[in-house]
Amino acid sequence: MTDVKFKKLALIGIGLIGSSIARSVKAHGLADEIVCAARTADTRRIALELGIVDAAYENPVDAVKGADLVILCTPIGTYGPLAATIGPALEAGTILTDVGSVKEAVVKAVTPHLPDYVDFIPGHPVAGTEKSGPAAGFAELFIGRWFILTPTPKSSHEGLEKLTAFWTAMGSKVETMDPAHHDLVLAITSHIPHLIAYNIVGTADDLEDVTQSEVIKYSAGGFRDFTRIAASDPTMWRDVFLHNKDAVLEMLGRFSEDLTALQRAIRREDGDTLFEIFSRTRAIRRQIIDAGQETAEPDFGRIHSPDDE
Ligand SMILES: NC(=O)C1=CN([C@@H]2O[C@H](COP(=O)(O)OP(=O)(O)OC[C@H]3O[C@@H](n4cnc5c(N)ncnc54)[C@H](O)[C@@H]3O)[C@@H](O)[C@H]2O)C=CC1
Ligand SMILES: O=C(O)C(=O)Cc1ccc(O)cc1
Repeated sequence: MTDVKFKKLALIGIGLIGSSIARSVKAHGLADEIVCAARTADTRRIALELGIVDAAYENPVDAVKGADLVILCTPIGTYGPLAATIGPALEAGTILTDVGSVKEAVVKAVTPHLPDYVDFIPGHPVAGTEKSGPAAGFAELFIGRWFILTPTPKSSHEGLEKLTAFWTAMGSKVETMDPAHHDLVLAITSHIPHLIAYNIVGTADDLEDVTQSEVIKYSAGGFRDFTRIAASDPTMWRDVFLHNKDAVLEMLGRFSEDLTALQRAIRREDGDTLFEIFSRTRAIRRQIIDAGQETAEPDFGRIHSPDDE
């Protein structure tokens, strides 16, 4: 069996995902030492007080010294500059990976800054919540969730095996995928749903004849689920859309065509078409539940965190 234990794990960024990794790695004993880099003294203090890291540095170069596993856990737009900063400080054989929600742009931004002896293996945990920051993380976040690895032609086979064992030990189901394919799939399953949520909540907020209080009062239905998604971190999601532009625009084109078909069916009072479309989508929900990916509650595919109301 592949040895899954690392000597020193350096997490660059210790927000929701970085802190969840720290907690899970600690719980499963997957690293002898866990350190992080965080820009603000406040974040470093919280991470240390939570007891999820052994040391916290302002400068990422200090954090990666002697690390055999480095994980980028900041918004995607920071990955290129961060790789340029830490690249020369990484040691031979170190595995560098990330958790970014987009993969092709990450490969393009990071690869040019790395020495040949660094083993870069990009990845994405398909697990999260709308919350941010080190206090929002929890050790169980990755259990039963997919982790997608998108190795580059230079990624080593041993590194891939070790990272697979690492994420499997944290409870994830690991899949390997081409970065462009990843970005297309995630555009429709994750990025566009977030865009729709941002849009619908924004539209409701703009309505002149629906007061703020009515929006809140009647938000017990589907709208409430959209408000959760639309509360997701603006910096993170700005970067997702800027870095997965082509795939999102491609999927958005298809989405708009289908929306127009629904609009037409409503205008023409074409109940058969509406019924046929809604029956097809209901069957998809059934398939997801049967595949064990979701509970039957109408919760918009959410992933619960312990501090939810
Ligand atoms: N939030 C989610 O549900 C998921 C997020 N991801 C990915 O994980 C990454 C991190 O997201 P979260 O942990 O949710 O965000 P977060 O906002 O909770 O944490 C990000 C951390 O990075 C820090 N940061 C920002 N710019 C920095 C810089 N230049 N240098 C050092 N630190 C910097 C922030 O201060 C913050 O502490 C993103 O790339 C995102 O695409 C992946 C799966 C799920
Ligand atoms: O909060 C939710 O429902 C999510 O969808 C979380 C999420 C956000 C971004 C990702 O790349 C993966 C998962």
